[in-house]
Amino acid sequence: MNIQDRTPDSRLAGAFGATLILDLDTDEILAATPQAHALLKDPSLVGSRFSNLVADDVPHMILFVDEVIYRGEAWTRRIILRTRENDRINCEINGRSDGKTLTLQITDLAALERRAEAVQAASMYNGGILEWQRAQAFFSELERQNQLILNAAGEGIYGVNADGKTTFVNRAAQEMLGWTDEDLLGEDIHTKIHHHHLDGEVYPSHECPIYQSFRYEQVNRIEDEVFWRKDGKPIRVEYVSTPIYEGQRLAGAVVIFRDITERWENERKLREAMDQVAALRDRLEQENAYLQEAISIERAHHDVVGQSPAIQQILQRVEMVSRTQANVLITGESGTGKAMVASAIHNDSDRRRRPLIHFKCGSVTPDMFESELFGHVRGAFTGALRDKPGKLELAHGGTLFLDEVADIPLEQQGQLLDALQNRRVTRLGDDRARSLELRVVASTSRNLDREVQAGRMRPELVFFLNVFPIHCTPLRERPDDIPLLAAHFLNLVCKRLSRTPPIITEGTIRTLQQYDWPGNVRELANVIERGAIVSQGGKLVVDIHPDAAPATRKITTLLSEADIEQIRVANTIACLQETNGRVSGPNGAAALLGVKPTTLYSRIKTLGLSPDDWA
Ligand SMILES: Nc1ncnc2c1ncn2[C@@H]1O[C@H](COP(=O)(O)OP(=O)(O)OP(=O)(O)O)[C@@H](O)[C@H]1O
Repeated sequence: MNIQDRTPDSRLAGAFGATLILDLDTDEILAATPQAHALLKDPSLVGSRFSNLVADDVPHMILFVDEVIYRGEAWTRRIILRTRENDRINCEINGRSDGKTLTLQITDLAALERRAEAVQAASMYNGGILEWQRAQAFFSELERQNQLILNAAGEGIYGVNADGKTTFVNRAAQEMLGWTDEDLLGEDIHTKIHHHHLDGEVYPSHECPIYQSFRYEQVNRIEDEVFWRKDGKPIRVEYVSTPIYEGQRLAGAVVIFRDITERWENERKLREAMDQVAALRDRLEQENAYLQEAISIERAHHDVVGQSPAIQQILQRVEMVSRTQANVLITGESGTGKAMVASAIHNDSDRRRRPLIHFKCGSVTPDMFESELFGHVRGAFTGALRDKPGKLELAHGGTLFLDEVADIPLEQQGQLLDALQNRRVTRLGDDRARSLELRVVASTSRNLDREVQAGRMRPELVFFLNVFPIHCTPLRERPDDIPLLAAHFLNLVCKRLSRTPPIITEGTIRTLQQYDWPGNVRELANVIERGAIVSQGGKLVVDIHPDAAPATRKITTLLSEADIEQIRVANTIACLQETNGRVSGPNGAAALLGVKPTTLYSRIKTLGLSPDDWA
């Protein structure tokens, strides 16, 4: 039923909420709004008495009505109404009266409270949204700032998720790599920038430290690797790859890298320069040590002593050849002065300010030969603890004296010739050839033609070396030089021993001249030195046995080279038998023969002798 139908007058027209109009006199409900029906759960309120709706405190109801009549308007919360279903309603009643009727507007306090709660909830909700919006703004600002920071960073920074897919790439990374974020985001970055090592070897992703960062949850710092640019060029990088977590969950890794190509290049140049400095220092040290040794050995024999035509001829030839660049081959028996002639050639040449490197070819075991001659780099073989230049390199700019050149093993003769002809040398274990500029002076006490025929010497090497031959005549063929040489050596030794030189009598000179001198000038020097040490009084006493010397005997039968060689073999064997096979030392065979141990070793080898021969 429509309320308007039952409205007796227009006073309900503006009413809203639960409103009742009562007859003041009869207490009858004249009109009721639908909200009043609903509140009181009674569709037939009109016509009933209002006091029936009052649950308790009717007296207060009467007082309230009186107040309304008196004041025209009043309100109360003390009246509890009752629905038709007997539910109690706490309410606020607002009353107005025109003298005849009473208009009551009833507010359900429980509903009011619910609305208040709803209002509060709504306001809290609205407040929450605002808060959330503020937080969102804050975080997006934070993210924007992070992006700004990431992009402002000088280092390349990128992230990968646990599948190895790129999650972000900062600007520096894009600039260094040439790859844009469009190329990389969501892509497997390893296959784009980290797929190969610099040497071209494939770089499997499972070996990649960045992948290992999130597989094994470890921070990896790599100091030298390459990343590949989009244009296919490598850049050298150092990077740190750090696992990242989302809460407790491993989310991937972030990589911070730096392009070290320029730094690496500078370091490489520095290393190279340092290597060169170290090599030069090595070389200077060695040259210096060598020169010190050479000076102490050779100082006493700086000048060639002798007036014999043989010596004059040697000096002429030295003068002729020294200023040229020609290679020289000096021949002659042991102790005849070959090394001294080599020294004279060098000292007379334009190379005298550079070293004369004396390489005794028979003094090195065959396995060390290459290393001695050509040098080696560290680690070239067991025991090669540091880089070492060979004799060829040391002689660069100077003279290389190959003493007893026929002692060079055949294989190394080829390598040596190769290096000398091409003017380049490569150290053992090295891949860099170094240029050579040197002059070669070689010596031999053997007949090189025979060595070539016997297959022990490469003919090409002999041709290369024998540009200008100089022969040193044995001392027995120039006895005229003996007095001068004897005086020369006596002065030297006495100076060394701080003694007044004893007199050399004519008899002693004759004795010396009658001797054969198989050890040549070296043997003479030794005899004089021994004499100077043992001589008491003012006369030099020499200890040789001219009778036993072949030269003192008149040669009645001419001997062929083969006969002489046979005698030499027999003599060497006899000598070794005498010393029980001992070569070196004061009582060794070399001392007995008046030759250097190295000379005797090489002679034993040349003559093909073995311990069985003197056992
Ligand atoms: N004419 C000379 N004047 C001064 N000293 C000499 C002369 N000849 C040789 N000597 C000296 O004799 C010694 C032996 O000489 P040198 O070492 O040059 O001979 P070598 O022929 O090279 O010997 P080997 O073949 O055994 O090496 C050296 O001390 C050297 O200085």
